[in-house]
Amino acid sequence: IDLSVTWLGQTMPGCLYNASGVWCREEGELEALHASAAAAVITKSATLTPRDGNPEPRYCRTPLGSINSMGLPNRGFDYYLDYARRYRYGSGKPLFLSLSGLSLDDNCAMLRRLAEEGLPAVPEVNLSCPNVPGKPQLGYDFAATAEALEAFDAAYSGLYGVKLPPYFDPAHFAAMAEILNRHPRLAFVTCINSIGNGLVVDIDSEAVVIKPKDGLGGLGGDYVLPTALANVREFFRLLPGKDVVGCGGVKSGREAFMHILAGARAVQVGTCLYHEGPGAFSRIAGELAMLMRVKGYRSLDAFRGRLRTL
Ligand SMILES: CC(C)(C)CCc1c(C(=O)O)[nH]c(=O)[nH]c1=O
Repeated sequence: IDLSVTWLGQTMPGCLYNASGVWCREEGELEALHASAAAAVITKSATLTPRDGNPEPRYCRTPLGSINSMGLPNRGFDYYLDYARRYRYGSGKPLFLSLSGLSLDDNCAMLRRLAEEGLPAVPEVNLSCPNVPGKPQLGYDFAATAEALEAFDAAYSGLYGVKLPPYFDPAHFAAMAEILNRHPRLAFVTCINSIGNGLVVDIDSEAVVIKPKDGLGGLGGDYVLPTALANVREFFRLLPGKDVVGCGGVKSGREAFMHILAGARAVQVGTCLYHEGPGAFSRIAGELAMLMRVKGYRSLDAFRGRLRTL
């Protein structure tokens, strides 16, 4: 059974890696991912300067997944750039740098700095990054997204990707695809980021479960799987020549199989990794391989994007 994935001009040994934000803020965490069965590594979204993030509790596990309002706690761009200088690219496991600048200028400054280094690390720009206060997140502001991508192309001459928030309306899928398809070096989109601004209530305490934003936070886990699969399948159809990375609700070989069937080139794991740790990758890969064996598929190419309609 071959779980390898060839994309971005390289072949990685498997199809699973971490979702940005989970088990990837500190170098020790990144090294643990690299040493695990994860087929790639992506860093916590970086801002230009380090951030402590929001007051705790800012993450909460629930029976169906997770809610978080971390507030971009990260060691700052220079820390992850330094890690990227020392990273063992020869392992065949790509390194992705997630960027989430607090302004378009910050995102472009980080992209320019990365371009100057000429490292194999690939940027994934987080379009859930904050926009002008009072306006929706960048990924929900189509004009701002169009402007940002033009600026990214000017700041960075290599291949890059974007992390997309979930969309819920065909007109939004179409509007985003029209913008994204203008950018040939935009090689991949990662669908999806957490479903924004959910609210989890604890009926014993009669309170919310996280402190920031009066309890509002991004949802992950089982809550988001159908939305994640829809975004993967729609963008797989709408973005010819680009790759879609699936993210959302993956906790076993079954959901990984669903994402690839929907069109995912590779699959990220977030909430499940947060709780299980990097051992999740070998478990999920084994389950996916077993599923493929039972179904008679010898590689991911044999079923990627072959989700049947009725
Ligand atoms: C939500 C932002 C803080 C603007 C970006 C960072 C981020 C966070 C976070 O750091 O709170 N959590 C997520 O689930 N997704 C994200 O993209």
